[in-house]
Amino acid sequence: QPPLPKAKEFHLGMFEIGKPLGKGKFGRVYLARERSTGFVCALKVLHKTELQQGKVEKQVRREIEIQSNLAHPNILRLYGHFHDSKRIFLILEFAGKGELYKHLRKAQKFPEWQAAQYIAQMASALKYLHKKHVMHRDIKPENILVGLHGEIKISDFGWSVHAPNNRRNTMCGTLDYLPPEMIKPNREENWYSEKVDLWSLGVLTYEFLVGEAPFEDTPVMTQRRIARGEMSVPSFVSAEARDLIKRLLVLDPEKRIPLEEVEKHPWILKHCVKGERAFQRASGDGKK
Ligand SMILES: Cc1cc(Cn2cc(-c3c(Cl)cnc4nc(-c5cn(C)nc5C)[nH]c34)cn2)no1
Repeated sequence: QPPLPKAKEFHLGMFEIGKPLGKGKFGRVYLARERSTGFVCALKVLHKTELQQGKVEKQVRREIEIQSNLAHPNILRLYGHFHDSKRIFLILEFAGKGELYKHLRKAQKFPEWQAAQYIAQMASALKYLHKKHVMHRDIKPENILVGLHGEIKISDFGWSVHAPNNRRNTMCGTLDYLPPEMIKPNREENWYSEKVDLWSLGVLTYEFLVGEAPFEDTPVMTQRRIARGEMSVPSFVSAEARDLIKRLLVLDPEKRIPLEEVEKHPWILKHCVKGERAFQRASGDGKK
């Protein structure tokens, strides 16, 4: 893959547009190739009128501002952006294996070694984000893509903000991943911090292993179960995985296991081997 030209100004004529890759609420994503270098990317096309009607221009500006300044193997790159009279174009990294949630639905649930590798990659990406005082706030399978080598890439920074933050944006979409402090902010400290992503990481771990979210129910019941931390882990989930889920899904944000501890958790270490010898041992175990 050659590098994208360091153009000051990008424009549509620089790209050959390929097949549609997907569509979101405010636009579509196409496979694209930059003509002079052959650089392959994903071009997200957003329509200005729809953004105005949806009152999400600020979110898109924030998505561009935040994601442009991130460079991590498990975070989808935003290489640049440009606009014409009607549309805004985001030049995004192309994730060769598409949307993680489609893989999850097809597999129903992931084997523990696969889930553990994904959660280790998520912890590494979130550690990088939190060091920059950015919280994603919308971690869920729908916002994760899979690269050519099976590595995951957090995408869609439309809901990310700089921490701490007490803005009460109207949330849309699933409640399943929201932490208690965003459901029912405590009057005194109605601030929430990047620890909201730790809760969502717990929900994601559960959903990878079980195939459904831990608090999935009717909207009213989901909110009540989240606020009380009411959930049970099925017996087929290993004791180590259950331990990590329980240490992330803690009502008090301050008491959630920090990302450094997640990376050293027995369940993660058991499945995420490092180093050549360990790699041979792992591949010798017939793992894909
Ligand atoms: C608007 C809008 C749509 C979406 C959801 N979405 C993301 C993509 C996408 C991106 Cl941003 C980057 N790389 C991708 N690679 C694929 C893909 C690869 N294969 C083999 N199959 C697919 C599909 N999709 C990518 C597409 N839609 N967010 O905002």
